[in-house]
Amino acid sequence: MSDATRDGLRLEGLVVSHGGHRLLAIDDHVRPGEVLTVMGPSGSGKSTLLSVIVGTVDPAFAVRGRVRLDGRDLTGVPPEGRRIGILFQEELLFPHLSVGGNLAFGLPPDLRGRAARQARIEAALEEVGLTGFAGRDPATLSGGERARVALMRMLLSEPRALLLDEPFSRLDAALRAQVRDLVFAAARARGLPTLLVTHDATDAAAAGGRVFEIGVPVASG
Ligand SMILES: Nc1ncnc2c1ncn2[C@@H]1O[C@H](COP(=O)(O)OP(=O)(O)OP(=O)(O)O)[C@@H](O)[C@H]1O
Repeated sequence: MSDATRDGLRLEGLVVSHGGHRLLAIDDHVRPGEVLTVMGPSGSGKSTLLSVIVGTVDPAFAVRGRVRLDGRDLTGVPPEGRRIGILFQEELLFPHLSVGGNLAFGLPPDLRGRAARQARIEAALEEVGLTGFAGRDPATLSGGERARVALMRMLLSEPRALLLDEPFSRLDAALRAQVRDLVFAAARARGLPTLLVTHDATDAAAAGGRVFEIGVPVASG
């Protein structure tokens, strides 16, 4: 994709309400390669914000405004057509598939040919230091290795934005820093606008970008 089409993620006058109460409001432009950290107390609407962006918000919420990704208005676009990658706290590799099988799941469906698909998988494994792991059973991987496979499976689908929902919180401190650096480096290398939801000040500091604080819910006027 040419740089001209890289505009990043725009949250244009987004207001999310429930039962007449405003849960959150945000107007922001996350630029390609930028990480915006979203923080706020439990129940303030962090996960809801991500679900609005990805298109899975519960219809019980009223949403005003729009989400635009690389210039494209996502209103009415189904989640699978939005080209947004998500990493959750649980990395959820498919247990019945090998590491390579899990990665194959992330490949774009229009990438044809066994050799080309295999090469893409090998390159992904190499990028995160897991060369030779394609045949491994996910159950035999360490937590950090699983996290790296989950990252690459998501990136193989060639998303244009990245949403991180507390993805590091189950890892111990040393591993957490390692996986976190890898995720941010991958996002920056691909020029992906990234939203990081976290409760952790160290994660926010490592992201090194702006922090958006979602406040406590207030009644809408
Ligand atoms: N489907 C739903 N219907 C009604 N209310 C909901 C629904 N989903 C979430 N909520 C409410 O919306 C508010 C925001 O929830 P959300 O999960 O976005 O918060 P959060 O900031 O991600 O919290 P946490 O940090 O605890 O994960 C909460 O009060 C929650 O109870």
